[in-house]
Amino acid sequence: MTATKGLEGIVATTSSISSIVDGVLTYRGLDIDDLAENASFEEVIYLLWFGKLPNQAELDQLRSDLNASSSIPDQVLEQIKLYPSDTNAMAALRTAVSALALYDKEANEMSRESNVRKAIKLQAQIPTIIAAFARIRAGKEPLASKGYPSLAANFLYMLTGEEPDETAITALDKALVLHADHELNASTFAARVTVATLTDIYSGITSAIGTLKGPLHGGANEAVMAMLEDIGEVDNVVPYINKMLENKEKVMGFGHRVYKNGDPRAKHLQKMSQQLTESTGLGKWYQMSIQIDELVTSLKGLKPNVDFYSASVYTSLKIPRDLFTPIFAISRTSGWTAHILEQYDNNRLIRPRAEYTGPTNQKYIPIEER
Ligand SMILES: CC(=O)SCCNC(=O)CCNC(=O)[C@H](O)C(C)(C)COP(=O)(O)OP(=O)(O)OC[C@H]1O[C@@H](n2cnc3c(N)ncnc32)[C@H](O)[C@@H]1OP(=O)(O)O
Ligand SMILES: O=C([O-])CC(=O)C(=O)O
Repeated sequence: MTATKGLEGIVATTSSISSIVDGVLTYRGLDIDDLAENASFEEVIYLLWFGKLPNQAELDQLRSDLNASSSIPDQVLEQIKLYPSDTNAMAALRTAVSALALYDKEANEMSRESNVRKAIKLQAQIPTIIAAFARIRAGKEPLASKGYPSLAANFLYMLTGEEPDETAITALDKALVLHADHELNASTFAARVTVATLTDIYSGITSAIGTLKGPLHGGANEAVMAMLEDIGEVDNVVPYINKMLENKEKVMGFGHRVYKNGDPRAKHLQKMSQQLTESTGLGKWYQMSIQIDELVTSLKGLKPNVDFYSASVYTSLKIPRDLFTPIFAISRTSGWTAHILEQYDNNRLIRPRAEYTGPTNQKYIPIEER
């Protein structure tokens, strides 16, 4: 038995949800470029869950179901009020999502219909939790959804209390489309491993959120913005990045386990970053990002991933830095739940082996002789 570090190149399941072949990402066979230009996030949710694009009636029904499911139990809201004021936003989300299960009478029911209902609830409630957490820690009252047709619009309203403008809604919606699913990434794998024991969907999503939080995965978008803020000015980019590379530090938002010639989503986020930063007077972040991109690509041959330009996109939308990864979670919930449903449909316990590298032939030594 020989282990492959990080399971690189190991095919661990079959799946008909998304695929990455020769650098092309598709959801259910539709190219991400096509979806980014044309689809709403709700159409993508439907596509991931049910395997086809919705017709108008199906889309309207999903939008209405999401709106009807967006409120969270009072008990969960009260718990969020008790979180320490410096709670990490992903830790808050992980905890609140776990708590949702306590107040859902069908949390442990395993029929497909019940799991689809819970997928809708989770997709609708996660934005509400994030917005409520952000408002509560700022000393403001949490807000209920306004019932806009778009989840992006409802989230922006619940976060700010203001009617969101079309540019912000369109940008967030596209970011949600781009982040929705990505084959067997770490958090999706964690979700599948969890539910393959036939535990409940809330446990699967709680595992996934805890996994997305790390800086090598979803947490990288916040780390990118922290780096841009630390660099501060365009003139500081070259010495700062050179020093990082000399010190063998990882430049956040670059590199990918699967894409070696570039992430197909990055160009969409780059374009959005250019437009949004310019129109909001934050062009500096884009100019710095472009320089970092050119430098890291030329010096290391590493290309930006989905997290790199999303940092300046969310900053232009006036979203606080520590909500970037929770927003990624809003989007990836659609993929996680699709994978969980697929896992339940064709389940087998996921239990690989480990190559043992520890000592052998040891004998027990009584404690007084150690
Ligand atoms: C949504 C997402 O999860 S996308 C990924 C988000 N994460 C990041 O942006 C964090 C920065 N990137 C990374 O840490 C990595 O590229 C990962 C985690 C994405 C992929 O990791 P792996 O496939 O395991 O690649 P690994 O870390 O082994 O890197 C291979 C080589 O490239 C280097 N490398 C990879 N990424 C970077 C980076 N961002 N900056 C500098 N060097 C890097 C590694 O140091 C390593 O060099 P070595 O062979 O000299 O030791
Ligand atoms: O696929 C991965 O390894 C990381 C990920 O989630 C993504 O790129 O969206």
